[in-house]
Amino acid sequence: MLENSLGRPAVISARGLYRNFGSTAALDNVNLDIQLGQSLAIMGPSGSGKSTLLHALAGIDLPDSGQITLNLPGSAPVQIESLKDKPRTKLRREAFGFVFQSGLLIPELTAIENVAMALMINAVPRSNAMDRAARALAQLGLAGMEERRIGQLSGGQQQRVAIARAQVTGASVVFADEPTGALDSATGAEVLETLLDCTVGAGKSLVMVTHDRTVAERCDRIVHLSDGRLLDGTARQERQAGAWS
Ligand SMILES: Nc1ncnc2c1ncn2[C@@H]1O[C@H](COP(=O)(O)OP(=O)(O)OP(=O)(O)O)[C@@H](O)[C@H]1O
Repeated sequence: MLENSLGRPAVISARGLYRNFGSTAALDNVNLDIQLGQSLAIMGPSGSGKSTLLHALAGIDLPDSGQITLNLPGSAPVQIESLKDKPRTKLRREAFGFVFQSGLLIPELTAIENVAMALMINAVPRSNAMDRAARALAQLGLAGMEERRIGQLSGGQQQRVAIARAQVTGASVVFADEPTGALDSATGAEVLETLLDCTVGAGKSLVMVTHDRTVAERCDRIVHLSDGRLLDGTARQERQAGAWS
């Protein structure tokens, strides 16, 4: 297993992932290490397997074969692919946060209830969950909007609620699928900075699918998928030194 410069194993290590849908190879021998405290962008054309990879890494959908090891600091390594549905769901709720383009917030609930829900499904009592949710919203500039329903918030504000929900549990890894895809470029840039602050800025990891090169280039590392195969990624330091072509 690859280790980072501090000698720690990767927080998520994927080896030999394959996933077929009929005759389509959505993942074709994918190997990938994600370091704690780093951001990774997954790019590639439509249908190249980006969402399939994100879902496999996050334990949402299992690969047909291959191993995904989760190495949280202070915990024994966990083989995500060998977990049954229930412990896999529990692991996802406790260790991971999710920010998708849209659709994951519950429109019938208020902003604060949406965030608190992430804690309550982990058995945190309601009053404690609401306090923590209020603090998370305030940190993201949403103080005063706690009681608004999702439809009463702008697209950027909705994504901030989604970010608050993803990080309020203390998740070590946040997975984001086109988190700025539905936003105008100025709002998208603000949301992206917030997402990076809340994850990498707090020593957590961010794994993000994006079509947008400008968004990807804010990440520490970019990998490209093509027909389910992972092509070499380029680290930000190398790009800044002019190695990116
Ligand atoms: N549940 C499914 N059933 C059948 N085929 C699927 C399923 N999920 C994905 N695929 C196929 O697997 C391939 C990879 O899909 P995936 O959604 O991972 O691509 P993507 O790179 O995320 O695409 P996009 O950028 O358009 O969202 C595609 O050919 C897709 O049609």
